[in-house]
Amino acid sequence: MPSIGESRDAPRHSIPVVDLFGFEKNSADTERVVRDVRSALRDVGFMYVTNIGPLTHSHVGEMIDLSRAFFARDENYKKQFGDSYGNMDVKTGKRKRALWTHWGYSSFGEERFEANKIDQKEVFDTAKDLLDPLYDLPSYPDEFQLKWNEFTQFHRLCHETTHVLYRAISLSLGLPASALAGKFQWDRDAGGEELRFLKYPQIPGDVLNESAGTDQSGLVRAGMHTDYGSVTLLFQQDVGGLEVYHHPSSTWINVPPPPQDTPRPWIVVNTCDLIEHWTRGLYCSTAHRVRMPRTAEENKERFSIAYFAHANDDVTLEAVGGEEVAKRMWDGKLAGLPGHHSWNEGTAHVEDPSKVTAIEWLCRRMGKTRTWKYSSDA
Ligand SMILES: O=C(O)CCC(=O)C(=O)O
Ligand SMILES: [Fe+2]
Repeated sequence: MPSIGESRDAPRHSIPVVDLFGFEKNSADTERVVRDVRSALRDVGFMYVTNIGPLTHSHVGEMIDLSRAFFARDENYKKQFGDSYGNMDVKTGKRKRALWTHWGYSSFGEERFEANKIDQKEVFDTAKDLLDPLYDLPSYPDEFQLKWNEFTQFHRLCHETTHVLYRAISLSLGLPASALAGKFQWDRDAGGEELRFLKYPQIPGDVLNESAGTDQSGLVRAGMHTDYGSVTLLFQQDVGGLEVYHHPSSTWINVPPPPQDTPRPWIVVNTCDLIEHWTRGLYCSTAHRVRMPRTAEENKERFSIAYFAHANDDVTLEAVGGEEVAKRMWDGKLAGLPGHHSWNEGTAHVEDPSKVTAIEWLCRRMGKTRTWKYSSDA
C-alpha cells in the first residue's frame, strides 16, 4: 500500500493511501481495499482515501470558495451567526431535535482542545438537522444561501461517502458489508453529525517569531484531540500542518496536503471515539492537531472542511459483532492522547458501553472542550 508523509523524527511512519478503485466491483480490488483499510485503521487510525463515491475536486473547490468568502466578512457580520443553536425554540411542537447540534460561527478560543492553548481558528458548523424544513431553521449567512444547492448537496455526498467507508470497515472486521449502515441514517436523529468549515488565519509576524511551531507555545492552530463521532472526512488543500499521533512509536506523523492533480480528491479519513468503542479498541481514535506555522514561508492562511460522521442518537457504544472484536479484552478506556492529559480522566472511561448512547457520549466530550456552557437539558 503506498503512503505519504513521514514523521519528523525517526522512526519514520506515514499516512497510508487507500485507493477504492474497483471496491465492490470485483473481488481482487475489494480484497485489496479491505486489507488496506484494516491495516491503516489498526496501525495508524488515519488514512488518505481516493476514488471513493461521487465527490469531485470541483465539489470540494466550490465549498472552499464559499468558506473563503464567508470568513472574509467582518467580525460583526460573522458573529451574528455565532452561538450554540442548542436552546432554540422549535415551533413545530416536535422534540427539540436541534438541541444537540452546534450551529454557527465560533472564533478563536471558543473551542479548546488543550487546557493551556488557544486555538487559532475560526469555525462555521452546520448540521443536517438544521437543513430540515420541518424545523425552525436558522438564517444562514449570505454565502451559504447563495450556494444553497451546492452546499446541501455536498453535505449529502459526505454522508454517502461515509457509508461507502462503513461498508469497507464492516468487511475489514469480518462482518457483512451492511453491518454499520443502520447506525447512522440521514433521516434519523443524529445530533452529533456536523459539517464544519475551518479557517486558520495567518499568524502576525511578531507572534510567529516568538513562539511558532514550538510545543511550548500557548498558541496552536488546533490543539491535540480525538474526534467524538464514528469517522471524520477531512478535505484540505495546499497548506499543511495537520499531524497525527502514532502511539506505537510515540511520534507525530505529518499529513501533507494531498496532490491536486489526481482524478478524484484525496480525503483524509480518521476513525473516532465511537469506532474505538464499537471495536473494543481494535481501531483506535487517533489524536491529531494542527500545528502552528514554523517559518514565514509556511505562514499562510489555511482552509479545511471536516465532516464529522456520528451515529443515530440512540445507538450505544456496545461492541459490534465479529469474532475478532468479540475476543478482545478491553477495559472501556480509549487509548486517548499522548502523555497525561485531563481529557483522559473521567470522560474516557465507560463502565458499561451498552448503557451509554452516542448522544450522551457527545455531550460528555463537548462539555469539556467548549468554553461556553453546553447544556444537555431538554
Ligand atoms: O483542519 C484540520 O486539518 C483538522 C481539523 C480537526 O481536526 C477538527 O476540527 O476536529
Ligand atoms: Fe479533529
